Amino acid sequence: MTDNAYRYQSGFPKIGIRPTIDGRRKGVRESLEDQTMNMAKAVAELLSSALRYPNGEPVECVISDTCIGGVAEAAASADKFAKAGVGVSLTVTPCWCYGTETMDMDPTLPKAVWGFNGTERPGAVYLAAVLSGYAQKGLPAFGIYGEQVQDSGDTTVPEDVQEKLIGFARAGLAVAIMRGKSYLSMGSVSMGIAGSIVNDGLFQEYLGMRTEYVDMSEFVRRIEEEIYDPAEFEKALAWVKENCKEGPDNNPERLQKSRADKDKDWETVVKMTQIARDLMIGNPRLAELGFGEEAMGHNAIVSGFQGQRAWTDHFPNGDFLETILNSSFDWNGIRAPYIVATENDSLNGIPMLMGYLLTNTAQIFADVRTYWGADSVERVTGHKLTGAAAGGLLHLINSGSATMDGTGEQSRDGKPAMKPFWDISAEEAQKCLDATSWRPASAEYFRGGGYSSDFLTKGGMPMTMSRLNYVKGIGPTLQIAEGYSVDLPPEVHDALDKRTDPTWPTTWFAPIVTGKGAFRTVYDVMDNWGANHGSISYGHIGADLITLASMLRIPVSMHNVAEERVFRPRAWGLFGTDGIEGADFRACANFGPLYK
Ligand SMILES: C[C@H](O)[C@@H](O)[C@@H](O)C(=O)CO
Ligand SMILES: [Mn+2]
Repeated sequence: MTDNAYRYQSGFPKIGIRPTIDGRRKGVRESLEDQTMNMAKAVAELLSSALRYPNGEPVECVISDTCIGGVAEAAASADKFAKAGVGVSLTVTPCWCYGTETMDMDPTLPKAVWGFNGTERPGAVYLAAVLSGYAQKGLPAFGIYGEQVQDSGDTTVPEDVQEKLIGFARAGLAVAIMRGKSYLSMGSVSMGIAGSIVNDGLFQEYLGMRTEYVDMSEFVRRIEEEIYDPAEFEKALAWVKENCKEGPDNNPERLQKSRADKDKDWETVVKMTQIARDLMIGNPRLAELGFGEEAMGHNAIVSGFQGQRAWTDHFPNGDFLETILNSSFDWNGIRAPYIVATENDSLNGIPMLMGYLLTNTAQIFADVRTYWGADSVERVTGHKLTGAAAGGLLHLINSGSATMDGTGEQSRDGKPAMKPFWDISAEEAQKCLDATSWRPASAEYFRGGGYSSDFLTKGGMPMTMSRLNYVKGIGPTLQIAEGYSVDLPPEVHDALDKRTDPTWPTTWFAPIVTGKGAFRTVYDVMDNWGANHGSISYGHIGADLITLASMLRIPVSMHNVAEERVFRPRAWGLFGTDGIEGADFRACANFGPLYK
């Protein structure tokens, strides 16, 4: 079984579509049955063709057996959905229905209602009525209402409605997919980084997830007792020799390891990769080898590896395991990335997971290391920044978890891109590997050695950087910066890169500035960033992150997403409209975490 098939054998949550209808018989209901059910069918078709699960299969929709005209049918639909494994609830209607009698009362299902904008029957009146009911009952729901009036016979889903339906469903599925899974903490707190104090309450109450913890001594046990698939190890090592070229050793000679020790490190880091993956998701091969318990894994959809310093002071660092697992390919071929946070920074692991579930693509983990203003760049290199970089750049760089997909060696329409694994060709995966070299780890930081992935992200990619912070008294807050990766002339990159650790992967990131607040300038973005790390996704996914955060009741403290792209539950508007960020904080505090 491929690891994709194994990983996803328990299946995915479905989208439940609820056609609600005016319950009055002898004329009204009968006249609406077809139109209502057809809306549900059109939405199911739209979502199944637009959205895919992490394994690449189209998203599945379940439609209630009958239109829902009252409470008995609402209950029958809820029953059907529970049995079918529905994780997202979407109500559609062209007409007036009885609000509280037809609504979906499950507090944990993300909800939306599409009220048809027509004139023959009042779909929008129901929409408004039922959304007020949802607010009154503390069940936030998204409202979808087309801008243009449609005729009753019109079975098309207008583009603006499509966009909202897809945006809602995409974020709703992310909520439903992460629910019940684990964050696996491999090790504990890394170098006093607060984000690696893995907070069980945060995962449990906001994400519906479990936290699992294993000591890093488990790696030693599995290496020494050979608790990994030895056949896979041989295959992996041969592939690594072929595809992972070792880069120059940047260490002073006295700290360089011997060739024999370096070769031994390669073996260890490959085993660590197998072990980390097996710890996350299990591996049926281990049961065949007599390790039934280890074969089960921790049901982890995201993990973190402490590494520094307890492990790295003595053993090879986790950079190889993190980069390989975060990439969309390895010795087993092209496959979905696993999500692993460096330094066990779970507060960066969460936005990595969010970005992954919203896009099905790999995520870059990086330190938000240096703000390089145009003046500083010019002073140090003589080069004048222009274009997207004119306002300055953020140097994103960290040993560890940067996915090789972040090289930008995949493409869409001839432009650099990061893609879901099913769209990546063997040639593109190879180009990512070829653009990456593996540098012997900086020995002053990593006494135990290992290899750090070194690459430079291609410029011109739309990217979104995000980060979860945790504030005592409030809880989690999210920050989001959309921008672009930037190409610098090679000698300029070299000069700047050499001032820091040149054995690590670099992404030059130019956030889009708005002239206001935290986005007044690039400097202000850096100055307002909540911690040392960011998670970087391909594409401008800020709006999707905002929608997802609102479903989880995580307020967004800073973002540069245009107002018209922001889509949150209708009730958010009831918390004031002056300063949308303030209303978001009030709404999230009022409704509280999704699973409390
Ligand atoms: C090697 C150093 O300890 C780095 O790992 C450190 O700068 C960080 O990445 C901190 O997040
Ligand atoms: Mn770091």
